[in-house]
Amino acid sequence: MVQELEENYQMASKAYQTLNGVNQRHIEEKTTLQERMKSEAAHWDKEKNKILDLFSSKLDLLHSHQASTLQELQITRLELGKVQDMLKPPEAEEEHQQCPLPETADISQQDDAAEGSIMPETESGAQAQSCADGKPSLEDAQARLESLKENLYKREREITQLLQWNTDSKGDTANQPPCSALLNAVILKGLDVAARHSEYFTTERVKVVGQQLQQLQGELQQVREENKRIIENYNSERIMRKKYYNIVEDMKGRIRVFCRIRPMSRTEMGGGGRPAVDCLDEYSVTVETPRGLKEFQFNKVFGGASSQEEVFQDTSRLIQSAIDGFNVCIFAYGQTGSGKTFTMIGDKDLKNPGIMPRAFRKLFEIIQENTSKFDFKVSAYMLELYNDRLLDLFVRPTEASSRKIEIKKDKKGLVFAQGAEIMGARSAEELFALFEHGCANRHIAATKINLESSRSHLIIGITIESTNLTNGSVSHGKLSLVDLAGSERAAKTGAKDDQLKEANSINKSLSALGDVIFALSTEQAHVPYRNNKLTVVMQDSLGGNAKTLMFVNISPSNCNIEETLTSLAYATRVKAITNNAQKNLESKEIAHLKEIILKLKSGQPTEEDV
Ligand SMILES: Nc1ncnc2c1ncn2[C@@H]1O[C@H](COP(=O)(O)OP(=O)(O)OP(=O)(O)O)[C@@H](O)[C@H]1O
Repeated sequence: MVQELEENYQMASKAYQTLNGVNQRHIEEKTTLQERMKSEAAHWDKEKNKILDLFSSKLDLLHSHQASTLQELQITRLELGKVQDMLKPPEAEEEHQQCPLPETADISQQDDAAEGSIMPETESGAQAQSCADGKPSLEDAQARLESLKENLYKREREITQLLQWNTDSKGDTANQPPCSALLNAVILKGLDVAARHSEYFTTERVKVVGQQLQQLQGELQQVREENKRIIENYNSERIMRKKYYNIVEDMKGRIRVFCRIRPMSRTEMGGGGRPAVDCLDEYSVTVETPRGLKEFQFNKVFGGASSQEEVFQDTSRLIQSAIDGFNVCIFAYGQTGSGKTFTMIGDKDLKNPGIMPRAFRKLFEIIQENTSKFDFKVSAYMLELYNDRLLDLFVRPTEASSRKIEIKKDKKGLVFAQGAEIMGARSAEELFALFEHGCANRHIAATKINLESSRSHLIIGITIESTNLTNGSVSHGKLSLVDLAGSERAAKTGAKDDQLKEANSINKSLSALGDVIFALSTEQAHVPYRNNKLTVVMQDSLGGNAKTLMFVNISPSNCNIEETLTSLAYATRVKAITNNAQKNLESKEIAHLKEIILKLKSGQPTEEDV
C-alpha cells in the first residue's frame, strides 16, 4: 500500500515536472508572440499613419478642386449673364432707356429701331410703338415688369439647378446635365432671335456667340467630369481608410460593433413618423437631431434593406474562430422593438432566420468539412435572465425555478454555468431542436411597442471540443449568443404591475452593463462586473478573452431619436473596449497528463497502471 502510494507520488511528481517544463515552453512562446504582436502593431500603426497622410493630402486636393470648380461656376454664371444680355433683343433696352439704340448697330438699323420696324409682331412691338408715340401705358409697363421678373426668377432657378447638379456627385451621367440643357436652350433661343432680327444679328455675330457658347459647354463638361472623378476618388478612399482602420482595430483586439437599422414599422408610419436615420456608407450612420445631423462610425452599418444573409456573411468567420478554440460572443443591444430578436433569431415563422439558426448550420458545415482531421464534440446550455434570476431553458419552467444556477470562471477566465443542463448535439438539426425547445420556455409579452417583446435576456453557450487526429492536441472553443432584452421607458411601453417589475429588472441589468462598458472604455482600475448577473455572465466577452461582436439595433423613426442616440452612444463606448482573445489549445501531452491527474485524484487506475 505504502509502496503503491510512493509510486503514485513519484508519478505525480514526474507529471508535475513535465507540466512545469511545458509551462515554461509556453511562457517563452507567449513572450515571442507578444513581441511579434508588438512589432506587427507598430507596423500597422505606421501603415495607418501613411494612409491617413495620403487621405489628408487627397482631401486637400479635393478641397482645392472644389474651390476652383466653384470659381469656374461663378465665371460661367457671369458669362451666361453676358450671353443673355448679348442675345436680348433690342426692344428690351429700349424699354429701359426710353428707346436708346444698340451701340454697335449701324445708323440705318438705329433709324429702323427707333421706328420699331425691326420689332416683330410681339407685345414688345406694341410697347415700342407706344414708346415711339411717347405715351407708354401703365398697364403695359407693369405687364412687362412682371414678365421680366418672371424671366429673372426662371434664370435664377436654372442657375441654382446648375450649381446643384455640379455639387451633387450622384448626377446621372446618362442624362444631360441642366447646364448643357440651359446652354442648348440659350443657343436655340439665340438662333431664333437672330433669325427674327436678321438685320441686327449678322451671321458673323451669331457665329461668334455660337462658338463662345460651345466653348463654354465644353468647359462645363470637363469641370463636370473632373468633379465626378474627384468625388469617386474621395468616396473610395474614405471606404478604404475605414477598412484599414477596422483591420488595425481588430489587431488591437477591439470589440467589433455592427449597427443595424430596421425598416420603418407600420406603427411608426401610421403615427406620422418619418425616417430620421440614414446610412451614409457601409461604415457610417447619420441621425437627424433637433441640434443638427449627428454622425456615428461603426465596423459595419446595415440599412433597412439589408438581408439576414448579408448580415450573417460578415459574422460567419467568428463561427470558424469558435471551432478553432476561441471564446466568441455575439450579442445584440438596442431599444425595445428595434430588431434585436429579428437579427439574432429571425422572424416569427423563421422565414427569415437570423444569426443563431444560421450559426448552428454553419458550425456543423465546418465540422463536416473537417471530420477527417478532427474529432468534434458539441454541447450547449441555454439560459434566460428573468427578473434577476438565471433560469435553465432546457428544463421545464416549474423545475427551472427550483434549480440554482451559478456563473463560475475556470482557470482561463472562461465563464460557465454551474448547475445548468448541458446537452450534446451531433447535427445542426439536433442543436436547432434543442434551441426550439428552450425558446418555448422563454418569457415573452406584448408591449405597446412590440407585440412579441422579449422580457428576459437570452444566453446560449455552445462549446466545441476538437481533437486533432494527427497530433492529439485538443482545443475548446465557446460560442455565446446573447439576445438582450430591450431598454425601454415604462411610459412609452405602457408597462404595469408584473411588466413594470420586468422592465425595472431589465433596465437595472442594462444600466449595470453600461457601467461595465464605461469602466472598460475609460480603462478604470475597477470594473463592476459583480453588480448584476448579466455582467457576471458577460464578463469574459467584455474586456475578457473573447472575440466579441456587438449588434446595436436601432429604429429609423424620428419618434425614437432619443433612444437611438442613447444606443449609438452606448455602442460607441463598446467600440473602444479591448479584449485579449486567446486560443484555448492544449497539446496532446498536457491533455493526457491532465486526464491522468484527474484519475489519480479520484483514485481511478490509469493506463500506466494496467
Ligand atoms: N431588419 C428588419 N426587417 C424587417 N422587419 C424587422 C427588422 N427588424 C425588426 N423587424 C420587425 O420589427 C419588430 C420588432 O423586432 P424585434 O422583436 O426583433 O425587436 P426587439 O429589439 O427584439 O424587441 P424587444 O426588445 O421588445 O424584444 C418585429 O415584428 C420584427 O419582425
